[in-house]
Amino acid sequence: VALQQTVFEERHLRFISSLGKGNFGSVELCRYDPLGDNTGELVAVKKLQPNEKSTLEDFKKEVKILSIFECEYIVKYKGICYSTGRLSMSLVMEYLPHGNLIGYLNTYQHINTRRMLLFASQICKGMEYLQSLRYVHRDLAARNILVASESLVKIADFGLTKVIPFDKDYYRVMQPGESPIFWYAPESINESRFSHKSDVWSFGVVLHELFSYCNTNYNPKRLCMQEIGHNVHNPSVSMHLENILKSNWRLPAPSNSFTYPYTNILYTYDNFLQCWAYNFEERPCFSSLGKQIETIMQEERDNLKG
Ligand SMILES: C[C@H](Nc1nc(-c2c[nH]c3ncc(Cl)cc23)ncc1F)C(=O)NCC(F)(F)F
Repeated sequence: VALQQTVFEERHLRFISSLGKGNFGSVELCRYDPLGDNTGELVAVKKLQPNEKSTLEDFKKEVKILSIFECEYIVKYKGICYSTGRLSMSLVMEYLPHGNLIGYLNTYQHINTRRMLLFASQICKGMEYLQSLRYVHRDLAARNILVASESLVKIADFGLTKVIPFDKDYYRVMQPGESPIFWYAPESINESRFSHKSDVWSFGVVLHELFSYCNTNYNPKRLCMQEIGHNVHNPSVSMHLENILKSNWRLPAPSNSFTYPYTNILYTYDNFLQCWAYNFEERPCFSSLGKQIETIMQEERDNLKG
């Protein structure tokens, strides 16, 4: 399908700074300034770095996926930029000045449970939207959540996103690259099997990051490695991780989390735990998770008034 592509001319894209490295490339802050008077808009430009893992074909798929999404909880696609000469292209997206959730929560440590629950419900709604189009994100993590404002977050980085075939309810990848296994469900670690239910597991890990203020001392990788023992080295880390998950170890309840007088954090911790059922069939779906979060939010509001 020939999508209506908004094309940005490379000569008007002014580099300002590098924002970070993603799955398939780096993202830069640029100003698209065709008038040349600095009145142009700021945009985030994802440049493909073709290497053995990421190809132009994969990048074109990422562009196509993002270009069809229309959801307030997903980072907005703006268009593409063909680089003259080099056989490459860039993906132009809206620029969110507050950055990703990790940076935001490390800066504003005072955000209360109500706001965390609001962010959680927005990520959940974004994932419900993704699921309605049969896409699995495969890299849901706080580092891939952008903060649009103090009351709006958006899902980003669709470099690993796949569409579930019509005749199955999962996607199996062949070459698991350097995968974020500490956010992976057991069946993803074991059989490279990805589904909406494996995204639900990762959502549980995002809840844990959120309620831990993305504190690097309590990040999923560090907590898992503590449990596994630091003296273990690749590639058996995934084997050890699979073993502790099978013996029912899970990320511990966020200890330093802000225990708001009304919301018992452990109560929301139960939400995390449901997402981490070993058997993917026992995990809740995003729509029921969304309803549970809304219920806790409503109780918050009632309690606050009470
Ligand atoms: C590789 C890029 N890394 C980073 N991006 C930004 C960023 C700020 N503001 C932004 N506005 C639009 C976009 Cl697409 C990114 C940023 N900040 C820190 C980063 F390390 C990225 O895409 N990360 C995934 C996600 F977008 F979810 F954070």
